[in-house]
Amino acid sequence: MTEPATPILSLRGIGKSYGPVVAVREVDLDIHAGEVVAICGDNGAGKSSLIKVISGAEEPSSGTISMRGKPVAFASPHDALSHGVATIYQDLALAPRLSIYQNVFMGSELTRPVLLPFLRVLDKAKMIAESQRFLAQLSVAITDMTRPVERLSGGQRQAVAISRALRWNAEIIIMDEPTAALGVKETALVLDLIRKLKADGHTVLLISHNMRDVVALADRVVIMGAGRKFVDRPIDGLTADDLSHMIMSGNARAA
Ligand SMILES: Nc1ncnc2c1ncn2[C@@H]1O[C@H](COP(=O)(O)OP(=O)(O)OP(=O)(O)O)[C@@H](O)[C@H]1O
Repeated sequence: MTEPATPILSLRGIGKSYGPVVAVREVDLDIHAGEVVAICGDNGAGKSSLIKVISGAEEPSSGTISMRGKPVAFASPHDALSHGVATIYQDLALAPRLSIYQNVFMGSELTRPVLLPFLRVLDKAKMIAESQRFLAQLSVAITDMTRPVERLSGGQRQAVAISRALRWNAEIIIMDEPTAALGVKETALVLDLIRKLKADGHTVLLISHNMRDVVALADRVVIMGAGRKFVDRPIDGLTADDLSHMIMSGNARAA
C-alpha cells in the first residue's frame, strides 16, 4: 500500500475572531496538490475569514498552517505569495487603465541593463512576451498585450488576474467567487480557466455560492456553517441540489 502524499496545505485548529465575533472555529483542512476544492456555506459562514487566514491577509487567532508538512506563518499576502499561495479576490485588484502586461507584472516589473550594469530600464518586450505566454497557457486568445484592461471582458480580466498569479509561480490559487458578477458566456470562460489551471497541475481553492459551478469543477467540497467545517468530502455523485440541502441543514444546526 502506498502512503498518502503529504498535503500541499494543512490547517489544524484554525480559529479567527474579530473582537467578540468568532468567524472561524477549530477548522482542520488538508489540501492535496492538484485538487480543486470548493469552500461553500451561507453568508457569514466564515469562508472569507478562513481564506483571509490562508492568504496572509489576516493572522489566525489560533491554530497552525503547514505547507508540505512544514509549519508556515504568513505575515502578509505578499509573504503568502512568496510561498506560492496567490489569492484572487472578486474585484481582481487590476488597474483598469493600465495594459495587460503592466497588470500582470504590477509590483514585480522586469528590467534589463542598459549601457552600465547598474543602470536598468523596464524590459517591456520581455514582459509582453511573458504575458502572452501566460495567457496562451490559459488558452486565452488575446494578441495585443498593450490593450488596457478596462477594454477586456469579465472573463478575460480573470485571465489577467490569474496570469499575475502565474507570474509568481503560484502553486495554490485561491479564487473568491470568480463567476459572481459574470454572464453565462463569461462564466463558461472562467470555468475553463480553472480547468486549465488544474490540468497544468495547480491547486485551486474556490469560494462559491454557485452550486452548479461547484459540481462542474470541484474534486472536493468543504461546507462551513457558523465558522465550523461540517462537510468535507469528494464531490462524487453530489448534485447542486444536494449541496444546497447540505448548506441549509448546516444553517439549521447552527441556528
Ligand atoms: N473585519 C471583521 N470584523 C468583525 N466581524 C467580521 C469581520 N469580517 C467578518 N466578520 C464576521 O465574521 C463572520 C464570518 O464572516 P465571513 O465574511 O468570513 O463569512 P462568509 O462565509 O465569507 O460570508 P459571505 O458569503 O457573506 O462573504 C460574520 O459574522 C461576519 O459578520
